[in-house]
Amino acid sequence: MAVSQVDFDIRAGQIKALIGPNGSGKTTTFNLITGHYRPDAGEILFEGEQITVLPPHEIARRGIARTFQNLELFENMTVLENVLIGLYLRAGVSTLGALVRAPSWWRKEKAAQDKALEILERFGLAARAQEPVANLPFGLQRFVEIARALATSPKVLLLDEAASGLDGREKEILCEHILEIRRSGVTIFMVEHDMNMTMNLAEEVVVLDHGQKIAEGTPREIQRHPEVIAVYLG
Ligand SMILES: Nc1ncnc2c1ncn2[C@@H]1O[C@H](COP(=O)(O)OP(=O)(O)OP(=O)(O)O)[C@@H](O)[C@H]1O
Repeated sequence: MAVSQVDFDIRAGQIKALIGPNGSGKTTTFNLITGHYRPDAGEILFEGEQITVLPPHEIARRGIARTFQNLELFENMTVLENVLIGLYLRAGVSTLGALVRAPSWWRKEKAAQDKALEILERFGLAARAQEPVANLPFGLQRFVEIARALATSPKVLLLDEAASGLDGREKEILCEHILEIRRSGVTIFMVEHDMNMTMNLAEEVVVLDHGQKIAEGTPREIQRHPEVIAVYLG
């Protein structure tokens, strides 16, 4: 079993981290929350409601967005189009309206483009909106992925190792963005191997090992936890 008997809460408005050695089940936990995997047992509640068996797009619609450990951008699309994909989740455009290019479609498309550019601007990426996303350096592609997730207007943002592959300066920028996103009212749940970042940003940390939760607490408590030190931090 990749994950077993794992139980924790994420409070609205907090930044919470999920850490643990390679293969301990962090990404699997994300995949369970976002509906990419279905658990054999147990339940996942969001705002008091069962989301355990909902498909990924339904979970996204309810307000849980994510980024992926290995970028999952649409490489043959532009930066703008990638972010528009996130916006279409809530745009309310009918397939027929889009096919016939109805006036209502043009209005909504223009509004979506403006909104996408506004989100890209927050990441300093508006000037590159029309470039194929694959042209951007890796660090900027990560920010496009976060922008796409934010375009769905999430209540919760799941970040799977958002700092991996970033240099020191890019990590600083990422931290500023994470704090800004939280200030805007979005709850953050992040898998992160960078311990400086985790301990600086997170208010609470859950630690997995071999698919089991071995500790949960404040960064200070986690850093002093003997089992966590033995299997991971040490
Ligand atoms: N689709 C799958 N089929 C079989 N085993 C899997 C699958 N996905 C993950 N696993 C296994 O489940 C365990 C947990 O994997 P997971 O990717 O969740 O770990 P992780 O903590 O995210 O690791 P990392 O830090 O390396 O990303 C690992 O032993 C992994 O090999």
